Amino acid sequence: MILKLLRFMKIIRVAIKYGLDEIAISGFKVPRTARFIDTVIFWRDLSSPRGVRLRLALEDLGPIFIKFGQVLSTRSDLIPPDIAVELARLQDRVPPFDSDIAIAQIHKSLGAHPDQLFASFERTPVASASIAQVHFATLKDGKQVAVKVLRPGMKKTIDEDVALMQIAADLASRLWADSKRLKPKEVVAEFDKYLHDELDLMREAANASQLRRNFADSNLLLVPEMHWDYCSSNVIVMERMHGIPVSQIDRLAAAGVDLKKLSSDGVEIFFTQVFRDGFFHADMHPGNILVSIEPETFGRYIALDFGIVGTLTDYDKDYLSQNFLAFFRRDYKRVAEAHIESGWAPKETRVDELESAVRACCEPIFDRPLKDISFGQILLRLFQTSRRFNVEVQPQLVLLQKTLLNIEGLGRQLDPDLDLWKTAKPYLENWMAEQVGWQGLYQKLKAEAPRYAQIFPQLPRLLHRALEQQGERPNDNTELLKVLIHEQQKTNRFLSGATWTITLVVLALVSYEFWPHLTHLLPR
Ligand SMILES: Nc1ncnc2c1ncn2[C@@H]1O[C@H](COP(=O)(O)OP(=O)(O)OP(=O)(O)O)[C@@H](O)[C@H]1O
Repeated sequence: MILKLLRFMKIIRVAIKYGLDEIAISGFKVPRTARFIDTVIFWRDLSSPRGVRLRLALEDLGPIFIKFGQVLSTRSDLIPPDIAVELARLQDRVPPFDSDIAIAQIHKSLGAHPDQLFASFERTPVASASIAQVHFATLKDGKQVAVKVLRPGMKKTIDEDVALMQIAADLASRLWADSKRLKPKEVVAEFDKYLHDELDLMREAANASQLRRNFADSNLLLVPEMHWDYCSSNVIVMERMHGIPVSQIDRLAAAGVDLKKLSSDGVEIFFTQVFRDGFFHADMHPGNILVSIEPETFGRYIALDFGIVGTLTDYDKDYLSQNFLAFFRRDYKRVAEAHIESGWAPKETRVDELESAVRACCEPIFDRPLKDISFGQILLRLFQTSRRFNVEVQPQLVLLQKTLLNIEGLGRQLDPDLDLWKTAKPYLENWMAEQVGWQGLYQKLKAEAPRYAQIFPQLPRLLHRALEQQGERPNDNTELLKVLIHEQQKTNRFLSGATWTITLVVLALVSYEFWPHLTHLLPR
């Protein structure tokens, strides 16, 4: 209890030191004089921009708060851009934990000491972050592996820090005028879930495995193979990958990698994940991407760190493709209609109002050449506009928008002339073609065929049952049901006639064929 109190006091002290109250004061329901008193009581230097102060405060509060800032930085639909940019700079590189602790964690989780499990194990970690750290090792069969080990005691630390965040969020939602829009309690609850998901490394391993399967036949992306026999919630062991970090452009160029191709490959991989699989790696910062220079996989991307993935339903894909295509045709009416048709915007929304809001935010983007247009920016603007019309933006789409910005940033670093639209358009059009017209109908029928095959034989029984129930509950459809019964009886008569005919023909054929063999069995 005393420890909790001390921690809470520290949060208050840090908040005052960096003037976090000052950041929020514009939204608080407090008198203006409070600002004056605040300045008199706490002497402090508040000359740095608010985003910088918030970032420094989170760094001061430790790894869980740093992670919170990182996650918050992705909610560009919620927080102002200046703060989002600063929070995105948060680094959760922390001092590694003692190797003996990592070894004990591996021993406890996998049931044996690393000396018994591996042919060799590097005690010094290759990387260390707030939740986990990575060691290299070699399996007894000679395979090189990376061992990701969860920091011990994380659950307790997370629970305690999140409990304090919940108190702060509760206070904010009572006092802060802007809390209705920013929903601090919901944001903390979402973060809590996110952290607990990250605590289970098995989830990460499963994500990697799914992505690897999705790209098994592709020559664009490599994903490390998981060694399931050595995986648990606290430790995962995977194939060690070799490559050049994608941010080291000079090294890539010196190795002879085609940067233009690499750039468009990145976009192709992303759109394949989104529109073909509906499953995408959503933590695409340059630290998690390498490029292979091994002769047999030269120039392929290597993805690492699968803690955050996004999944999209057909509905989401439809939303994305409709909006992008309509946007590039400058058909803002269609954008507005798509929002209302899909139920995103309330039904009573006026199409013309939404249309003109979308036009106002998107039209300036067309001032630039097509190759300079950012898909991520378009989505962000759409989300911001939609919010004014009471549209709740789905978290998976926010995740997608943030990943899209990462991919674009990366792509343009590799090739400043990257034309995103040219690379992405075929994917969007393909998806649309698959959804509508004969191709769409065929695809849907094909997907549903196994279900129909199951349902068809049951039709007479289902119909019979429905009729019985109708008999109990008379309604307006009785006439229609009579017709259906009549049709069904006709079908039954036809089927039974056909069955008898076929049976007789088969019997006749059999008798004809076997008659000579049967005659000697007859009594003479
Ligand atoms: N399979 C692998 N092969 C080679 N190196 C790896 C592998 N997995 C991880 N690493 C190295 O360890 C680093 C950290 O890995 P990873 O990103 O998975 O950990 P993390 O704790 O989630 O870090 P962060 O959250 O900061 O991204 C990578 O940047 C890479 O250098």
